[in-house]
Amino acid sequence: MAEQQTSPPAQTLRLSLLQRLKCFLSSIFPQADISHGAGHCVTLFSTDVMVQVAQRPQSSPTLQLSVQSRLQDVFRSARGEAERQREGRLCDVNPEQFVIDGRDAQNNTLRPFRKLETETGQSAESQRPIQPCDVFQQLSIRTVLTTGVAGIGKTFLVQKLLLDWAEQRASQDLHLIFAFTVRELGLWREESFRLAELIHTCIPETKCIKEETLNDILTTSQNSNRGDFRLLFVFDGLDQSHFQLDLKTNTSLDVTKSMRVDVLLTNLIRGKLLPSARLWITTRPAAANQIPPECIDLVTEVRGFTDPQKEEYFRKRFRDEEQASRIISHIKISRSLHIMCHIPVFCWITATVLEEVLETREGGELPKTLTEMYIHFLVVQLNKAKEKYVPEKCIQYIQSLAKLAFHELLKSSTSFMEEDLRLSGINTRAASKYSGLFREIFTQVCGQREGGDQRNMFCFAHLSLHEFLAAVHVNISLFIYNRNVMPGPRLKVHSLLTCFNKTSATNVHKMAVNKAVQSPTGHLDVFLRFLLGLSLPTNQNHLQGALTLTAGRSQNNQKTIKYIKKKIRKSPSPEKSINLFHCLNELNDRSLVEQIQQSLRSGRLSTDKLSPAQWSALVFILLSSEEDLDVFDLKKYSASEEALLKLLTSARTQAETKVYNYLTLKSCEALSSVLSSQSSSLRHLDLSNNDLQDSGVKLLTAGLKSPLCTLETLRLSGCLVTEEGCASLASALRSNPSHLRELDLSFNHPGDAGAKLLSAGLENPFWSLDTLRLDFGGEQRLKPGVKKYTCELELDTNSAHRNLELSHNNRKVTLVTEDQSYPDHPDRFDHWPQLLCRNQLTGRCYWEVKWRGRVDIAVTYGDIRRTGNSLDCVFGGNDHSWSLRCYDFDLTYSVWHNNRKISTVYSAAAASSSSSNRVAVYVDCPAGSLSFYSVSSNKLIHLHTVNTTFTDPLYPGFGFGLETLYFFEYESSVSLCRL
Ligand SMILES: Nc1ncnc2c1ncn2[C@@H]1O[C@H](COP(=O)(O)OP(=O)(O)OP(=O)(O)O)[C@@H](O)[C@H]1O
Repeated sequence: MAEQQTSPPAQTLRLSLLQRLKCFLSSIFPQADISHGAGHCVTLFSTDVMVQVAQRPQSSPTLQLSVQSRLQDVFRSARGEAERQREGRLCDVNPEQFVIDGRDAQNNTLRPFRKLETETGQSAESQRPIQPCDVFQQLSIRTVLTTGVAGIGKTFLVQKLLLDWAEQRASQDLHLIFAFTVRELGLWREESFRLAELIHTCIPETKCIKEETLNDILTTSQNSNRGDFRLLFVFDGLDQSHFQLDLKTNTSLDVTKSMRVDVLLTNLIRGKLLPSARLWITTRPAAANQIPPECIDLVTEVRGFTDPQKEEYFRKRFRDEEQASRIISHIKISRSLHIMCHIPVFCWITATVLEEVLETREGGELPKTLTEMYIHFLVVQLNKAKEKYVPEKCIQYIQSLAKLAFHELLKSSTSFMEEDLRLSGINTRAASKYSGLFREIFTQVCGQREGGDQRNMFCFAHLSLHEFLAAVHVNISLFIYNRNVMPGPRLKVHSLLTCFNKTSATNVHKMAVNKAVQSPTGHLDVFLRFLLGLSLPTNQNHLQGALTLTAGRSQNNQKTIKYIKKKIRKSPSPEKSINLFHCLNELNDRSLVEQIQQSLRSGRLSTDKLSPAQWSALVFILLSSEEDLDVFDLKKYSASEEALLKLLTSARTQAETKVYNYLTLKSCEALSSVLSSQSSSLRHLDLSNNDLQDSGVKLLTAGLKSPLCTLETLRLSGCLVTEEGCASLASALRSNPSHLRELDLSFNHPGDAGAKLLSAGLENPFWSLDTLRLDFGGEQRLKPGVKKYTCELELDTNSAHRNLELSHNNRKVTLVTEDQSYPDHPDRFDHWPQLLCRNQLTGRCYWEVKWRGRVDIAVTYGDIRRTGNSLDCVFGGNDHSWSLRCYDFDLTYSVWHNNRKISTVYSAAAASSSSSNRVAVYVDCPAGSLSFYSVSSNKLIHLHTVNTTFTDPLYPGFGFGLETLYFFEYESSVSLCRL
């Protein structure tokens, strides 16, 4: 066990406290040996406290063992040993959580990470994986908030830490851990407790420590800011709290004084009580905002299973290898199912369902969505029960449970008393005969206060089952009994109309959507997803079949979908929008992907403000939707590298993935790990136009050479690749030759040697490579950004209007009043002062010009009309040409095509340097994109991009006669820049 690093005063204080406690302990247990070496005082001290307090008459080693085993029981039972046994401890998969990037999971405000930064001497790395036992290693971290979606494994993680601590595998620097389930605290919500008493009541196994001793420890801890007692309080499932956490109240700071449970909780969170104790709070993301950011030092996120962990889960769950393989391959067939299994509770439900379904039926569609899977789960439980008990009674019980679930959920209550059960028509004694049916769905929690009666509390085996059954109740009431049980707002006169139509499914859905959106804790979010999922006809049929109900009305969800989209547009928070996206997915809405894109692009979901959890939620929805994403164009979703990275790390798609202009080495590393991930189904990757350089390519090739990488197309056009990059690509292909078929290295500088190396691969019968592009290569391609596409323009004197004077070795053209003595030529513009360049543009081209006055900087098809004064001749005046009109008088740039202004940009650059403005043009002919930039201090400022299809060869051109027919700005000029 590690010796603690503390300052000398802290050590002195600790020793004095130790002496005090030793005296105290000696007075109670005179026969116990409590001497120990100062160097290990903390660890020994913690054990001693437990040992000495726990056993009076026995010898030390036996006592120690007995206390440890007692503690182990505590922590095993905390999660419910029954459930563990049922699942088999073996299916536990070692979970991970991630430090997230300092943003409040709910509000996107910055979390105070300063403490962590100063202590480690470096900034807090976002996205860093962290083991539960390492979370509290930083002395300055008091409160950790762990978020994660429903069923992702937060409780499991808490239990893992507790068990590891109890079994002395980890976190031994924590002297005592008090783990509360917020739901169970609800048993005592109306009552007042002393903290020690609450600990004894909720964690009965701690009763081996006398209340006075506990009080002494708590008082010492309260009065010492040094943390000599390392206490950890865990509050698991804050989202299930019924407490009003009024975080502004300032009440008594006497830790031994009796207080209401919510006041205790509030003061612990605020640090008014036990400021040196550590706190670990877990919650679903929507309820994270119950705690103000200043009360939290670190936010972590549980992300669920990785692909190999999903497999590990099923292999551990089914000891029969053949059965496990069969189930895994079934899951892999359905993309959405496979993706959803990153949520452990879904693995659990899926395992239960598939175990049964695959035995009893042949082929057929497997459940894919969340709702489908839960319906199957219910059906499996019901079918099992119907074999043992009276079927009608089983159905009746399920319906009663569903009613109970709904009414309790509305009250935000996830646990209930016997009385609540009775009100829903469940007699616990009679129901106990049906224990087989209830065991998988329902559990009982008991609590007893010293001197009081035992209290029984009930809850569903998992909150998601509670939410599902609540939705089942609304659904049955609506479709079978034609009753709307959703409480609506108080009726106003204008709502009377709605009242007539109260039981329309759309109305019920709208009321549920409103209630869910309004809930500050998001307690109806998952319920809403189930409710909407249940309204699909296939799900309705399935449910009705299971509950042997007569068929209800079938219904069209279009109005509900429209309503949800409206809500998304008005949604106050990303979390709410994300849940509404989930809802659209449950409703199989085809426009889901577009909705997400729109919200991201419109800034309603601001890409730079989304937390990693929100990013993964979005990617999860995108990928698990049944929508086929042929091209997963990351640019459509985000505009920052960080956002991109978050998407990349989640990208698990068969679709072509395009990434433009943003990749850095960090992203290459992430991408490389995606390529070599076991489950990566990425087949086509387009990284063109990213300045990867050889170093980036090398990072990528680490993934490419992995035998797990099955990439078929890799586009690295214009990525600054030289011979060195080619060599590492060739070496990766030698290691993994059988997948990549197309490699695009155009616009790079492979040199002869690089080209030779890769071309040899084309001939190699063991390589699958059949297309290799090395065209447009050369040393000039090693310039960063678009400058690598620089082309030398040459003005075409034959096309120049007679009022255009060419100078500076034909690199400058100026509009002059005197006619120039140019010979007649059919290519010459005879009315408009314009001219073309000789260069026919191919591939990607870039140039820069300086201009002054009033000019058109254009590209045009070569067949633009040269004679007459019609718009057919004017750059931007027809559908053959596109023009950036620049005018330094009113400081604007505007883009014209087909005589329409398609964009206007006011340019500060134009304002600042009227004598020499600089503009850049970039054309990617095959991709159909034309971009204009203004250039200031060598930086490109994007003005506008046209996306189109170029049907004919393009030529650059310049013009000097703009909108007004008879007004020319003489002395306007354009000069070609040398780059
Ligand atoms: N690491 C794991 N290994 C095996 N099973 C797991 C693991 N994590 C979670 N599970 C399974 O998933 C179920 C749900 O996990 P848990 O209760 O921890 O989720 P949660 O995040 O606390 O959910 P909620 O927010 O809904 O309370 C567990 O009952 C267990 O069956």
